[in-house]
Amino acid sequence: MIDIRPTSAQDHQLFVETMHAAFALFVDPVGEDGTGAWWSAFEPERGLLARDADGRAIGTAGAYTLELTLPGGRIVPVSGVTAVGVLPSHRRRGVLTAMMRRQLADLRARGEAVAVLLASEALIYRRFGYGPATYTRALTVPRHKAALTPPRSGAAEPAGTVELLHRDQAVDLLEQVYDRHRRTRPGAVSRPHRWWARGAGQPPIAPKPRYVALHRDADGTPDGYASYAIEDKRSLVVDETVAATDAAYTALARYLLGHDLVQQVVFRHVPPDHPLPWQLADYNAAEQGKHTDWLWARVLDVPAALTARGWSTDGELVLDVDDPFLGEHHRHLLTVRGGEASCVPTDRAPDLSLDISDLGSILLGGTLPSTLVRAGHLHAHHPDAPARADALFRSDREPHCLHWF
Ligand SMILES: CC(=O)SCCNC(=O)CCNC(=O)[C@H](O)C(C)(C)COP(=O)(O)OP(=O)(O)OC[C@H]1O[C@@H](n2cnc3c(N)ncnc32)[C@H](O)[C@@H]1OP(=O)(O)O
Repeated sequence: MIDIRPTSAQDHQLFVETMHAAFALFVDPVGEDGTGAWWSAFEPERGLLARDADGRAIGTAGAYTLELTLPGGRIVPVSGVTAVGVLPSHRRRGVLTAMMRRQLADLRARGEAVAVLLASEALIYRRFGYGPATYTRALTVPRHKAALTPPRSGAAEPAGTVELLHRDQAVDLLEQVYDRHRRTRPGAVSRPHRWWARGAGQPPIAPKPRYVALHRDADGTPDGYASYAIEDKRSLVVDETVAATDAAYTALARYLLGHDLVQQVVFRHVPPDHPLPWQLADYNAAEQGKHTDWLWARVLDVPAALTARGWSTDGELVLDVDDPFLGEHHRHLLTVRGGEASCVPTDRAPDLSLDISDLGSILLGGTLPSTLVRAGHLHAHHPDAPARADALFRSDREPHCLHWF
């Protein structure tokens, strides 16, 4: 018999310890309030604790209150599911399934259209309706191949400056620049002030020693940063490069690639569509690290999710969406006119049949419907449906999420 109950602030310690035990980790020796620990932005009132028949805590699931940027720069509230774990002694007995059922009901009750998470393993969450929606990769550039080529368009490079700071001097500026960036990039999530104030997550939010290259535009306004440190005496490792404009990104890349006394520069978390490989004189100079899934999306309310995002092409599509975990089936007519969508129930013949997890994968534009048709996951009811769906769902910018949670 499994009992799932919501947590409150009093359960915080138990929640943190149970979750660490599920991951076979030990709780960091940090201050009493946890400031500076990766988990210190947990929202204790939003957790779930699973208990066995003896009342012993055996599983956890948490949620952060975040915002997600959709294609078209539309911003919606989402829950960032986190800290999911079941004690090794109690696995494969349905504890996670029971927590997911309860959590999805809670998230729907909040009126949110979408939930997101980062999956520790890609085999876990599809059964609960989540699909991979953004992807990321690392680029490693050996210093001896780091020359950048001048823009062939002949465009003058915008004036700007790069200032060197320590992470601790720059936290307020990092927060501002990140917030400006995440509002324009589909797939990006907010980093609420609580994260920066508590030093939660990974660097540069976590207070680890880091240098920060801060970019200012020609007017002196901060519009980009790169947080970095040298590892193994030979690699300059960049935690993240955040830039509101391509010009700021290019200036920061030039600064980092020009660093003396390192053999290579490792850019973590580069969006799949980033032009850096094209900016290097040698197109093959950047070694691509593992291309991996990052943000997973779970559509909780099909019409609300589809009408929330922006669209760049007019069109119509009838979607037959199956949601086996919640035992639901929806057929909706999606109509896009002038960038706005309506989505209403219909009994018209479907263009595409798909699982709710695949709707999560195509929602942000990071995966095209035709790819999932070719993979055998979406069923196209007539030959022109995949191309029409691609034209509609394609995003103005490739979705990308830098945030780890
Ligand atoms: C957002 C995040 O926090 S991601 C972090 C996820 N947590 C971890 O990776 C920590 C270590 N792992 C664990 O704590 C557990 O193994 C969990 C949470 C992944 C799974 O918990 P369980 O209680 O064992 O899951 P549950 O019994 O409900 O399994 C449901 C189904 O998922 C399958 N499943 C569960 N975990 C996995 C996995 N890691 N790989 C493949 N299949 C899995 C089960 O086999 C089961 O399948 P079935 O319905 O066909 O029998």
